[in-house]
Amino acid sequence: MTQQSNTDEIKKGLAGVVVDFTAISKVNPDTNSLLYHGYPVQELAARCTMEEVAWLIWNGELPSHDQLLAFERQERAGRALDPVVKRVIDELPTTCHPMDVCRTAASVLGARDPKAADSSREANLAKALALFAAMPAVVAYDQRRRRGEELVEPREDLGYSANFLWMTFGVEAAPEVVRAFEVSMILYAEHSFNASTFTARVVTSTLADLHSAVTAAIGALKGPLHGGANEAVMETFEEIGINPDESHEDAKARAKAWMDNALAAKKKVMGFGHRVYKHGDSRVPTMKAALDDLITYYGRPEILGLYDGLEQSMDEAKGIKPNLDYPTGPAYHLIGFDIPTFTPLFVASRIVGWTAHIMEQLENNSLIRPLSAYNGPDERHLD
Ligand SMILES: CC(=O)SCCNC(=O)CCNC(=O)[C@H](O)C(C)(C)COP(=O)(O)OP(=O)(O)OC[C@H]1O[C@@H](n2cnc3c(N)ncnc32)[C@H](O)[C@@H]1OP(=O)(O)O
Ligand SMILES: O=C([O-])CC(=O)C(=O)O
Repeated sequence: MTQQSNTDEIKKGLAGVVVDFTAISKVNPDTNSLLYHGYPVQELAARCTMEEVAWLIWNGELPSHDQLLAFERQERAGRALDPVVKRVIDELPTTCHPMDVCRTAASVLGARDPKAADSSREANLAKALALFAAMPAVVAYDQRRRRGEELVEPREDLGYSANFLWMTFGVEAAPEVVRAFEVSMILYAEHSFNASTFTARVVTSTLADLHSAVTAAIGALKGPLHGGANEAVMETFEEIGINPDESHEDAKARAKAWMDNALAAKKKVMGFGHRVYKHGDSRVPTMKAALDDLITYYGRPEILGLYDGLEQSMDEAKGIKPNLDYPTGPAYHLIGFDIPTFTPLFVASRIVGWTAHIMEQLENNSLIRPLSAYNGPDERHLD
């Protein structure tokens, strides 16, 4: 075996490597902040709708009143489940993961889009908006069919988040629930060069089309080290055991004992840690406040007990803080989503960030093609 290259040059996982500029978001682990085009995400989550934030991420500025109205009209007109996508979903086994359904739906939508191969900014913006409008129906219908329920048609009188919940559950959600869900959508929308966004940029750098890049990004988001962690968090809560009659303190004590055992067994506990933030994820306090509101609304203090117990034990033992997937897991559970639907919810939101990065990559493209250090056999020949 040879080690021909200077292995000091290898940056495993590209950790610490700055790959390119982006004007879309700034993740600053030192100040524990996240800005979308300069605006702190906490302010956006408190004061804006998901539609306004999507517009901001794509266009670099918040929309004017008229721009927002026109955008909302377009988004509302694109919400119905495409009949071909529905037929394809109906053919998929319910044993497949809902992320497989999202990935397939994005691919089918690309194959059916007459402008799929047009990579002008104008066409890509239209495709981004169409995907953003279409994905909630895919996610909602997939959860419903798995429960043996019929498709619920979208409502044009509801905002993005309220309609998403309407299509999933077939009832109008309370304003408290809509708001907490909307906060999660805003926080998930964009996060610089994370693994799935980078995947989308790599695919785009070959000049492949937007739907190919989004389909690949969905694949990257599925893994439990990235988006799949929000499902794993709730699986942990279920493994510990959820008992709605339990007190906060009892649930917390059981969660602490579980975490101590898990760490003693050197387990990696999903929902904790981050490649960039080492002192806590900038989005967690905002999402934790939304989770607190849901806990109050549903009267479920034991969920907070489990949350606090795991967080406290992890902090005491290793000083590792929760990431955004930690509070979203129990929040989505309380709202009524099935665990395998959690990462598809992340997809529905992150489509905004992925497509913004696809357009930015194309504005100043260079094929992404790093080098590798060869450590296979020396040159040899057939006898
Ligand atoms: C929205 C998002 O995608 S946020 C990320 C969601 N992913 C998760 O929650 C998965 C769980 N977390 C992890 O696997 C990691 O923290 C990652 C992959 C997110 C970041 O990892 P990296 O920056 O590569 O750090 P790495 O995995 O090398 O961990 C550094 C140390 O902290 C430990 N550590 C990190 N995260 C965790 C965790 N969740 N549980 C237990 N230990 C952990 C590692 O075991 C390692 O310890 P060691 O130095 O004694 O070996
Ligand atoms: O930035 C990352 O590596 C992962 C993350 O938090 C995200 O994509 O939201």
